[in-house]
Amino acid sequence: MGGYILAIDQGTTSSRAIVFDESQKVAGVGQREFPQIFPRSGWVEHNPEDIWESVIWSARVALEQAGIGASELAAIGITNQRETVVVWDRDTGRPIHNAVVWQDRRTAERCDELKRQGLEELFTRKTGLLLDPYFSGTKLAWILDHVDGARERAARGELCFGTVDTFLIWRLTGGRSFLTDATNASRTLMFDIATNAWDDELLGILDVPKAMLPEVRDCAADFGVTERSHLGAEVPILGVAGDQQAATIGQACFEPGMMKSTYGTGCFALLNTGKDRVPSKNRLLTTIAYRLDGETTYALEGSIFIAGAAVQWLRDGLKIIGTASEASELAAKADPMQAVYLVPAFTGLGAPHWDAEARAAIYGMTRGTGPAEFARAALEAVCFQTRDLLEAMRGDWTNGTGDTVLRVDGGMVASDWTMQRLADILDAPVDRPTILETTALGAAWLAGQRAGVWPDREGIARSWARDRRFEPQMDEAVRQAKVAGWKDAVRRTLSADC
Ligand SMILES: Nc1ncnc2c1ncn2[C@@H]1O[C@H](COP(=O)(O)OP(=O)(O)O)[C@@H](O)[C@H]1O
Ligand SMILES: O=P(O)(O)OC[C@H](O)CO
Repeated sequence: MGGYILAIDQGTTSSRAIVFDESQKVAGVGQREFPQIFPRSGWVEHNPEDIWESVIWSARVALEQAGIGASELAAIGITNQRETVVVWDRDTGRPIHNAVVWQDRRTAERCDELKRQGLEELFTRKTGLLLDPYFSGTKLAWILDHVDGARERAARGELCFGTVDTFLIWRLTGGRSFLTDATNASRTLMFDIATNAWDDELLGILDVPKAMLPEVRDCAADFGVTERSHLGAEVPILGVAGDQQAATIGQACFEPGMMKSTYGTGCFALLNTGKDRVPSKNRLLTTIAYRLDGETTYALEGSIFIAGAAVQWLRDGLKIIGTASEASELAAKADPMQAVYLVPAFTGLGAPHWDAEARAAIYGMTRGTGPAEFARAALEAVCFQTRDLLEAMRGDWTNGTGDTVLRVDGGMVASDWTMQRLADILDAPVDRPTILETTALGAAWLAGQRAGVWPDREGIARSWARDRRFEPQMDEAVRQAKVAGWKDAVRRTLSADC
């Protein structure tokens, strides 16, 4: 056994694998995109076999690039797109349906029905979540309702449910481990985050048999050993966390009041609230940040469904840019006198509105509006939405988020223009770290410190380093006018019943 750590980061559009050496430096990277399946409007699926193959391919490439064999790995850490549901046959390991992805809105009606029955308060009190199709519970119920005989088979213990971490652990260990971690469990609508246990009452309402649920462990724990055939050696899996929680760890947000925001396909801001399970008055989520040594640390989370995805829309839908990095060059050329707003509700609006029915809209166009104003509106939308989340967080947690510096990561933060605009719109500094692979780093840290080859919490927090701090520069009157224009645009976009 050597001292390298392999982090598997299974994301919404691609799988990445990163080999870190003992000094926490990146030694090898493998990455592969896989197909997005859109069977109907608002539905999003992945083929679990595509997920699996892209993970194994990426892991092998990362090892090759690092110039090491799997026998030199001390451990593996897994982090993953959260909430996405996979159901498979316990005997054959074959999925019975495509994975239903977190972005999928097919259970909007079911959620409304549960709300009409007055059940939202119960779900929120126990899980910290809301009755929104985003979360796993109603997606799992949908699969059980729509695949022939699934519910009976599940009750007989013949089927397994998992978020993507559980599916990967199961496959990697040849079906010997059926496990998840507390952060992934906390996104399912079936897990009581106070008692840290699957909740029988909620399972009853969703009609989900407990026999199909994995055992829940700490984020740094023994998750089994990989079969030799996959990577060439048996390697222990010692760390697991949902990707946003892993990024919180990778950004070393270990103290209450520390906050990170990740700008990938969507944007997810997490504020560490320590041992306080803070209920939200502003429709944020109360969730598990991490569970280590049996001790749970909580977070408030704001989830925005469209961030970098709006840039992809500029590129693939409107075709006004060739690559994502061109978005900021174009935005910088926009006419400052044109107040054009994009409310990117392509799949509804997430926090703090939670409006599944809202659809995207553009406001303020004139004959002079062109690609540059569209690009600026798409990038600014991410900044305005972050401001909305931070306002909601300040309302919920009064222990002093005011002077917290936001730590940012994810693909979009490569854009200096967007980060400067973010600081301007927030009227607060924004810190970009030197290591942008914070999600993988978080998963690697969980596994590495458990394996005894990486530093402890204080050590990893000390090694967090800033690449650049963006300080607000915008004139106050300009900022106020822009924020007022955004709020008006959102108000006009919300659906009638929201
Ligand atoms: N320079 C850039 N400017 C703006 N957006 C960018 C830039 N580079 C990447 N992106 C956006 O970031 C996203 C990719 O980020 P990533 O963290 O890899 O996402 P995910 O993990 O969700 O797949 C894409 O949506 C892409 O459009
Ligand atoms: O795959 P990402 O990075 O877009 O993250 C997805 C989130 O985990 C969804 O909750």
